[in-house]
Amino acid sequence: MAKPYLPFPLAVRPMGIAAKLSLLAVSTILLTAVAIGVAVIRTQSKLAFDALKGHGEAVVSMLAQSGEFPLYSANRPALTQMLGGLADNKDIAYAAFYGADHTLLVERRFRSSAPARVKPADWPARGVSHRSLGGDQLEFLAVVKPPARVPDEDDGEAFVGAPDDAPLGYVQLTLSSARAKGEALSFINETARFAIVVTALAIVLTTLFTRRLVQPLRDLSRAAREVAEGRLGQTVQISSTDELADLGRAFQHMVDSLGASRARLLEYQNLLEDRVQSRTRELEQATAQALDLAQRDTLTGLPNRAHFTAMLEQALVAHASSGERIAVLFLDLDLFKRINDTLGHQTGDTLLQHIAEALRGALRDGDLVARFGGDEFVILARDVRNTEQVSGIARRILNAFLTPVELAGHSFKVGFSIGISICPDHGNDAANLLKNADLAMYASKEAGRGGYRFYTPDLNQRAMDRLNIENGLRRALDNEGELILEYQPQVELNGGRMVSAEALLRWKTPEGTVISPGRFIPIAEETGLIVPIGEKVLRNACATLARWRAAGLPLPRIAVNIAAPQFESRNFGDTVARALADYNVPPDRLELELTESVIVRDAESALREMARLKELGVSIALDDFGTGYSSLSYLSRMPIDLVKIDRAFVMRSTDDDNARTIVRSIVALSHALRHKVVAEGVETRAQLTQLRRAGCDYVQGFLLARPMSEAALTAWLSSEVTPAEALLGDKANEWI
Ligand SMILES: Nc1nc2c(ncn2[C@@H]2O[C@H](COP(=O)(O)O[C@H]3[C@@H](O)[C@H](n4cnc5c(=O)[nH]c(N)nc54)O[C@@H]3COP(=O)(O)O)[C@@H](O)[C@H]2O)c(=O)[nH]1
Repeated sequence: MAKPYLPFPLAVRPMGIAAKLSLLAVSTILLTAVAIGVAVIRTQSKLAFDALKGHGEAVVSMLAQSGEFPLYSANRPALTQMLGGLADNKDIAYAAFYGADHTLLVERRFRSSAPARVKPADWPARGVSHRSLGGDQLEFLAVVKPPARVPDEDDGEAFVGAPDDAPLGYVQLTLSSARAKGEALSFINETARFAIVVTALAIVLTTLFTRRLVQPLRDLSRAAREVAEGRLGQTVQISSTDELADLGRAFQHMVDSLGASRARLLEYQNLLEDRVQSRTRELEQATAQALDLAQRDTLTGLPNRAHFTAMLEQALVAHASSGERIAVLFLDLDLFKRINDTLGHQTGDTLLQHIAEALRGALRDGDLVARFGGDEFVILARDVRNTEQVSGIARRILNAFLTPVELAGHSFKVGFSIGISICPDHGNDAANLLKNADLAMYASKEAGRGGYRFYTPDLNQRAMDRLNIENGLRRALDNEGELILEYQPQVELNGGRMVSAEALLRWKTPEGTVISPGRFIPIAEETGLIVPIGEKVLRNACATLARWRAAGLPLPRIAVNIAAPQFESRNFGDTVARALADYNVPPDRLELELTESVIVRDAESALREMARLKELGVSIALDDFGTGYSSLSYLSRMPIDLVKIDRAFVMRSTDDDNARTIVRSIVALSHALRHKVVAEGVETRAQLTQLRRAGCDYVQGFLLARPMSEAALTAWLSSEVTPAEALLGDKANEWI
């Protein structure tokens, strides 16, 4: 990230360009002024000195020349007069004439200062010499030579011959430089004053100029600071026409570009932010949806197992501190599998949605219902006081489904088996409470559907028993003599002739316990063990039939129950064909009893499989007819030979008009479709009468014969008149 622009604090602010330029200019001006001043002073001093020197030399030369005759003639008054003539000269401080032997002849003092003593060596041999005496005085010494012509006393001019070089005398002249210095000083002063004025003016002008020069830079600097602080709406006005104006324009262009870039950047940023926000929203929604999906059952919208378990665990944590009791109700829909199988999954799904809605409506605020999958629903009831209250909840749920549900043209009586566990009585953790409620539900189902039951510790034993049955069945499969068949005759209603024997499986454990198929067949179906067990039954039944055939016993057919998982198992047709072939049983002697659920679960493939079985030549009976929900259109398409009326209708046919009507309708419908009809579970003569009136073809039931061993049936078949013939033969017709 860029550092914010921070101008120098005032205290440490360095010198600005204007100050620097001003300082430079002022220094230059001052230096120049000083240099010029020094030069002027030196020049002026020199000029003054030179002038004084020239003046002194001129005066001393003039004295030397003028003094030739007076010295020659030793005319002191003349010399004195000559010196007196110097009085007007302000620079002369002292003047004197000396004789050739350096003796002072005449002197004149013009100032108070004492003249300097001249040593003989100081005198020049010829001409003029000068020297500075210190202070303000300059001394000139000149030799006075003898004149080349001297005046004649008569005509005033006489020649005395060529003068020799011996001096006539000497002149000493002392000049004071005070006046010259004063004048020079006064000149310097004036010059200095002028220079100061000019310098000051120069400084002022320079400063003003510098300021004016630097102003655009200041403007630029201020604008740059504003830009650095993010204010890009700057307009830089540079009034000059030089490079700074170019710089200003370039800067303005840069600021404009920067502004445009920033505007674009802001636009992108806003766009990006919008996108990020919308993506974030989408992500949040997707996450919430995913979370919701992860917690919900998609079909009903109810919480799923994971969510329910989490909520139960939360409630259990709360229970630990509050002590409130919590109930778990495990609901299993009675006969849902049959509805699903016979009417298809779509109808089953619609029913489950309907149930979910109804369950929601039946619950108290704060209670929770979840679907664990299939037809299992679980309820969490918080803050329950006692078992009576929980019973009330269970009853309310059962009552909510008293009215049949109308679906796909069918009316369903929905019933639940409910198992209940309560915290802390039946467990303190979610896993145990759910397991115990499940066990209670199974117990409730076993006790008769449509009720509820609380968990009791003995249910664990039951669960163990179920497990034992499963393990025992696995063992029994390999153990000869444990799984055995009994046979129950099916006879003609008219005459009692035996037409078939239904093979019914019995399990006798090595300990001698006989376990009913009603108990172990459902467990075998749930665990898939029914497939190998069913094959064993099929093969044993074929073996028995083969033996009876070999014995020449008059048995047209043998009937074998086929469970849904068996019918749907791979290569079921091959299994049947192999059994027939292995025991040399003609196919038309084998009857397979299939329930409606087997046939209508996946109607088309079931019809194909049935067609394949029919091709083998076996007979097919539709077992428990009337209890499922198979459609009549399928009934007409099914390649069946026989319809078995369920025991429940037969039982009620004597005292229930509806049941009687159903029985008659089934018989009429089956005959119309050219199917024979067998009624199962016939226990009374009255039922026989009703079945005869309905036109039923065959009957099966305890009244005629109970399921019996192979040996017993062999004996039964061998008898001259079977009990059934005795009951239904011509002689018996009178009482029927
Ligand atoms: N898949 C297979 N299912 C089988 C096999 N063996 C039997 N089962 C099925 O088990 C259920 C119970 O059978 P079971 O206890 O043998 O009962 C059968 C008869 O004993 C009973 N029955 C016959 N007549 C009467 C009667 O007059 N009253 C009365 N209360 N019960 C009677 O009915 C059962 C036969 O029913 P169904 O099969 O519908 O004809 C039962 O569902 C058997 O199907 C097997 O090997 N495989």
